[in-house]
Amino acid sequence: MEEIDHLGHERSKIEFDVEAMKIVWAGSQRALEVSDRISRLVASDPIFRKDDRTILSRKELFNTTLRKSAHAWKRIIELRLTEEEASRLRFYIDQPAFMDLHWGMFIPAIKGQGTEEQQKKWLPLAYKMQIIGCYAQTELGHGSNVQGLETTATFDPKTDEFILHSPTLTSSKWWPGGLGKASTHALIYSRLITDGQDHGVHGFIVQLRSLDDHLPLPGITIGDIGIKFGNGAYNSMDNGVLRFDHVRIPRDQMLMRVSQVTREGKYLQSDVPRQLVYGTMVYVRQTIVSDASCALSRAVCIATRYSAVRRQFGSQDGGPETQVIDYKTQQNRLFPLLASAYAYRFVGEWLKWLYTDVTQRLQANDFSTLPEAHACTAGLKSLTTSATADGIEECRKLCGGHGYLCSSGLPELFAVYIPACTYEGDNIVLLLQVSRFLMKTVSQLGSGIKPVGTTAYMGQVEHLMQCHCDVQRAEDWLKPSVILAAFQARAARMSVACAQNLSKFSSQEEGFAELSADLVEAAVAHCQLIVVTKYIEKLQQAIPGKGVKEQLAALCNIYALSLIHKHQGDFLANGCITPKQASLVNWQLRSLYAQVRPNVIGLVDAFNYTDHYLGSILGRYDGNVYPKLYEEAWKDPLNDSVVPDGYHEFIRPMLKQQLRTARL
Ligand SMILES: CC/C=C\C/C=C\C/C=C\C/C=C\C/C=C\CCCC(=O)SCCNC(=O)CCNC(=O)[C@H](O)C(C)(C)COP(=O)(O)OP(=O)(O)OC[C@H]1O[C@@H](n2cnc3c(N)ncnc32)[C@H](O)[C@@H]1OP(=O)(O)O
Ligand SMILES: Cc1cc2nc3c(=O)[nH]c(=O)nc-3n(C[C@H](O)[C@H](O)[C@H](O)COP(=O)(O)OP(=O)(O)OC[C@H]3O[C@@H](n4cnc5c(N)ncnc54)[C@H](O)[C@@H]3O)c2cc1C
Repeated sequence: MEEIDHLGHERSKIEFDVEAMKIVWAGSQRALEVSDRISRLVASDPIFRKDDRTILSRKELFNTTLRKSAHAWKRIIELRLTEEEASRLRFYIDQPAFMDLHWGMFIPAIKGQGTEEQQKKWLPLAYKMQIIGCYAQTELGHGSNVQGLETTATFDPKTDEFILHSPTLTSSKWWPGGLGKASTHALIYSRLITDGQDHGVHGFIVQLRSLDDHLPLPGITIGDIGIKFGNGAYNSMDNGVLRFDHVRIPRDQMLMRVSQVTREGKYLQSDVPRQLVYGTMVYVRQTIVSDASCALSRAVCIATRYSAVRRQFGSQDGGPETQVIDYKTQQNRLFPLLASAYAYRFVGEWLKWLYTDVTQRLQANDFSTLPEAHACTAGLKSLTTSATADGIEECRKLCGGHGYLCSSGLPELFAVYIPACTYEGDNIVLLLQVSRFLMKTVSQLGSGIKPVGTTAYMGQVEHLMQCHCDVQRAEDWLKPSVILAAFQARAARMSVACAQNLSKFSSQEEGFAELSADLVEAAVAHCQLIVVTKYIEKLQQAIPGKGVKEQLAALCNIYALSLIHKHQGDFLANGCITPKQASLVNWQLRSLYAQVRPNVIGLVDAFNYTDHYLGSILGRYDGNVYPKLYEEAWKDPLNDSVVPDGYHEFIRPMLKQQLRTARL
């Protein structure tokens, strides 16, 4: 029987080349081919099914994680998948697992902080999965404050070993993914002590479990920290707890690229900046920005397709009711999220370039761009994950009641995504890092040090402090130069205001503490400027395909103008725009919504997500929502029996008792 495309009418209205847009979203024709092939491979393999995840017990869920990871590894070997293909495989399997930390943090940390010799020894074992590693930094007592970690690694010159020890309860390692049950090894961040002196936090490779029977090695206490938020969701991950009781490891298991301990126990610091110990976090924060565009686009795809299927009110003469996507309020909530998904995609691409560039420079001992890379990765990780977490929840609400069903895919997506606002750096703590960087930049203005990179706009601070926005008609808001000028003026004015207020305090530290809320807002303004700038730069490139660039330009304008609307307090209070210009933003936004409305199904189809990956009845490609929701309900284990278990024990006696009371 031929399948009916319930969204066919929508698809017939699309005014641009969806296939060409798929290439833009994927990054290249080749990336699209890889993504498409691997997503179908995963969707067609029953071992990778995920429709039962929310009803499995924790043990069953973890067992599926192990099965899926082992099967994925088998497929990687059998099909000789490249690193890129293997990473796509992990992405489409879509189940948080110890493998993420092994490939995503353990290996990068050894690459970034190990000497050549250490890399030669450990990387082949890790690449072949002969050892499984995790990244164990956070402790029960300290996560954000890395310098406050308490685990100690004391050098014993007699045996040429470090002694790893957990001196307090709060020094227990707590949270590392993969640590609880799967890892054989860990990168342990602990205080280095030589000759009674504390040299601060350093990384050590430590074997935790036997490679023969997986039992913890002597002196090691290890387990899972317990169930986390939401059904299924992040509970497939074995976040762990670990304590050391005087565990000895050879000296050459301290990662020694940044600093070394000699055979005699002498501590040597190389020319490499200490902050490189934090390098793995910079790498992962960069990947998290691209991940944000994936998570947000997934929620938006579900909410957009469903909003086109769902009808409510507005029927005239017995005709069909209004598609909820045609309500302006629905568009005003949904389309900026669609635009944000594209914006984060492009800023993620740029951040990847920035990270590659800084890595190449570091290899040549050029550390000049490290502060900017840290500020950009920290700030953009914070901005995009916060907006994505809020955006997923907004998409759930956009789907009305059915969005609350697990079969909509949205509750699980929300539950699995929200810790991104916390892990790899709490979002507020990271924004405070950005504001430190901004305050330093402002303090150097006029000193002859020219701001570069993402702070180059500060070089025109005098102009930005007094310029006026050049908008008279709503269409003027479509000019990239006008948008950029408004965002630059807002960011510069907020940073300068903070710097001026900071100077009123007797110490920088006191000022930072008192003004931290304002500093965070200034950091957000700077990060939003980066996203807008990188999107506008993307549009300056050649983008083939009928109508593709026009749609991307409309989304760019929606992204920027919806931010001006949302943060109009900032723009107005700082005198960057007038109240009249703020109201023209709304006029222009409404016109942009009308422009993209016929194309929104095409814009979400361009993500090229399979129904398996979306995991949502509401977001099905064919829009066949109601029969499938109805069918799905009957699969719930509660419907296995018509009369529920427990009827005779609880319901019946209650009913009978009421009967007796009523008769009395
Ligand atoms: C088949 C499978 C295939 C593939 C898998 C592939 C990929 C998967 C990818 C990834 C996996 C993704 C997700 C997994 C999910 C979860 C993982 C979660 C892991 C974690 O959470 S790990 C723990 C993370 N912890 C944190 O982020 C802690 C946050 N805190 C900090 O970073 C710091 O302590 C701090 C920055 C807040 C403060 O540090 P400090 O007190 O030492 O520093 P100061 O504020 O005094 O600053 C001093 C100086 O240093 C600069 N600085 C700080 N940090 C950095 C940095 N990272 N890089 C460079 N410079 C840095 C700072 O700016 C100051 O400079 P200044 O010039 O002196 O001002
Ligand atoms: C799902 C998940 C997976 C994780 N995986 C790993 C892992 O693999 N390896 C690992 O090592 N760790 C991991 N972590 C730990 C994670 O990195 C930390 O939880 C995170 O860095 C936040 O630190 P914290 O818990 O100490 O938060 P806290 O710092 O205690 O934050 C609590 C509150 O205090 C605020 N706050 C803290 N400091 C300041 C400040 N200076 N100014 C203003 N406000 C402040 C925060 O904004 C927050 O609101 C994981 C965590 C989660 C949730």
